[in-house]
Amino acid sequence: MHGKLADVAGYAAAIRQAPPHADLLVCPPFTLLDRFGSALAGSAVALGAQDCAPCPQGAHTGDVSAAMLREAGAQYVILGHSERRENHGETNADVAAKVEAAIAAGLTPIVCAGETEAQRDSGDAEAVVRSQLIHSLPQNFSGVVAYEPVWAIGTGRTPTEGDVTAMHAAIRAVLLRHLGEAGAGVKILYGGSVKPSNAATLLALPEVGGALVGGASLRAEDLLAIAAGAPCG
Ligand SMILES: O=C(COP(=O)(O)O)[C@@H](O)CO
Repeated sequence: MHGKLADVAGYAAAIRQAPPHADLLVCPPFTLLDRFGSALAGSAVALGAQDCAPCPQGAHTGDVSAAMLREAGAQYVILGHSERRENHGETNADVAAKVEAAIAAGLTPIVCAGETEAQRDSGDAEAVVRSQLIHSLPQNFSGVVAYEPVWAIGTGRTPTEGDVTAMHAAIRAVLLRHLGEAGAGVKILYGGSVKPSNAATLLALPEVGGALVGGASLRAEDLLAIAAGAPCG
């Protein structure tokens, strides 16, 4: 919940300069989508939203459907972010319904999963993430998964390289078991306090297919520095 219409043109012009080896996707609040769509037209930067409704249309005051997001220029939608799960009581079943709606409307869902600090401390991190994914991803899932430890979001703290590697390997195993061969093609992003100083290290870890960047993305120059840290190829 950051950003103003007046800032879009400058921000979009800056991120158009992203290095060509990095695939960039910007997911602004709903109110900025259309403006970003125009400002990024003709660039390689993709556009996404931060949530969608589970149903296609109707009397759902305050909700925004996946088809509406498509019309506003979005190709992707983030679903099941921990802030949605926590602040709006979203369950795995709610997330799964939104994923179905997104896929039906032609959007690529980015489904978030991650453990709290208490769950990690009690040794349950992998079990929690495994359960979130199994119950949030429908069997026809095609899209992206983001591992975001809740305790790393906005805190400046990140898991160790070993913990990220272990969790991403566990997620890949879940995807293969749950989705079959299709699970091999699902990109797994890491999110939580990604910044210019740690991006290259995180992005080089096995099974880390990209980053979901929050705070550091608010400054275009920091986002560009993170993109520069993406491995080539
Ligand atoms: O998921 C997010 C990551 O935030 P960081 O600031 O990069 O930790 C973000 O979208 C939370 O609002």
